[in-house]
Amino acid sequence: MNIFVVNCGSSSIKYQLFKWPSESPICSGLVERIGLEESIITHKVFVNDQEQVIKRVLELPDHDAGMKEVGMLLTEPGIGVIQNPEEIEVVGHRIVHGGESFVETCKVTPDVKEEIKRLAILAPLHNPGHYVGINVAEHIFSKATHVVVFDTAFHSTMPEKAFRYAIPENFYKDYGVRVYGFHGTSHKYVSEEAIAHLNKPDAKLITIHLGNGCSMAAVDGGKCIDTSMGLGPLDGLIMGTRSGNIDPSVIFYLVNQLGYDIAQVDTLLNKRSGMLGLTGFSDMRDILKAIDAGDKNAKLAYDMYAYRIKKYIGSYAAAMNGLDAIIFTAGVGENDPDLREMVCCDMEFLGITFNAEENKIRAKGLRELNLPDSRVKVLVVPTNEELEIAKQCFELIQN
Ligand SMILES: Nc1ncnc2c1ncn2[C@@H]1O[C@H](COP(=O)(O)OP(=O)(O)O)[C@@H](O)[C@H]1O
Ligand SMILES: CC(=O)OP(=O)(O)O
Ligand SMILES: [Mg+2]
Repeated sequence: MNIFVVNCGSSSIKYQLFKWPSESPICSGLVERIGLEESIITHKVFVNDQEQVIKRVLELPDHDAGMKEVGMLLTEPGIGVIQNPEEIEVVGHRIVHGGESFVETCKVTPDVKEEIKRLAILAPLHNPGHYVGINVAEHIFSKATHVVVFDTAFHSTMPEKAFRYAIPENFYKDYGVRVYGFHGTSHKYVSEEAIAHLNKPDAKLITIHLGNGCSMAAVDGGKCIDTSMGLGPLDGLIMGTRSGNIDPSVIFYLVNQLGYDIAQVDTLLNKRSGMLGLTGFSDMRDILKAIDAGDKNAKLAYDMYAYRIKKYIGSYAAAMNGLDAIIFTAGVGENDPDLREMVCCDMEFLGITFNAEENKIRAKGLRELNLPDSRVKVLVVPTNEELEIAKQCFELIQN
């Protein structure tokens, strides 16, 4: 069975094609800068542990054009991995916000699509792209079963004391205002990998997903009990362009004293804050270069980014009454040793003794970065949201 997984972001499309049940990846790719002057497609084809990389710069005004290009790459003579789009039996879509109505992986229906579209008010950087992506993919892969997998699903086990806000109950009961949490597919995948590695099903884990969006989860015995993002993917950690947690008084001040309207506040906190707002760069690689060049703002921002993570580690260890491992994952978590060191240093009181030497070595796959006598393990676990989505699609189709 061919399972095609799609993750449509605001200006990008990530995709991966798997052969199932062998779980082998056939090709993957990234379409970037959709709607900008020069869009870039990086397409990788995997054959016997080798990868062939095809990179193209072209004009892609929207997701429609981007997805059509991907469809053509899959079948292009010479590099194509299938003869025609009808060979794709299942398409799995990553959906950031499923609200209260959709927590479980399910097949796409008109109602599901409408709810995803409506929830764009809560996930403005993500859900609009998902909605367009599903429609375009349904057109191209018209014979396939389309399935949606929600970022929010893994967090649905949180107890009410963790997911409620301290505002009058009717906002929750009537309008669904509560903590949902995101990146659930990643937190689920890496926590399961860690549990298998530790051989400890009841492990108390803290998973730290640091990509463009960043979030943490407290996972006790395989179940999420708390997470750092909230009603939308804006709360919690400092991110590429998002502020993370901020006193709501700041919003009143912006509106009442500085004359901002709510749309401007939204843009400020979602698109112009976080590392971008502090340094001028949203990409951690640019920030590291700026620090090397002596940029004090970049150094401060980096300190703030790490400090926020440390605070959540403390609070989640307290919430679980213990800690067996912390897990770094996603672009920054997997690739930035300096950041990991800043987070893990001076944490001996909590049982973390960090192996700074091992941390500096570049390596692939799951690894341990703690010293042998450390009570708490420090793990890097590469995430694979696409594989997890494909797995869930297969399970749904089987049943
Ligand atoms: N070698 C590296 N060192 C530091 N940061 C890195 C490195 N490689 C990637 N990153 C960072 O990872 C982030 C993107 O992570 P990723 O998980 O791909 O995000 P997303 O899936 O949200 O687009 C970017 O901030 C990027 O700078
Ligand atoms: C939910 C979220 O922030 O996702 P991403 O990291 O892909 O932007
Ligand atoms: Mg990601």
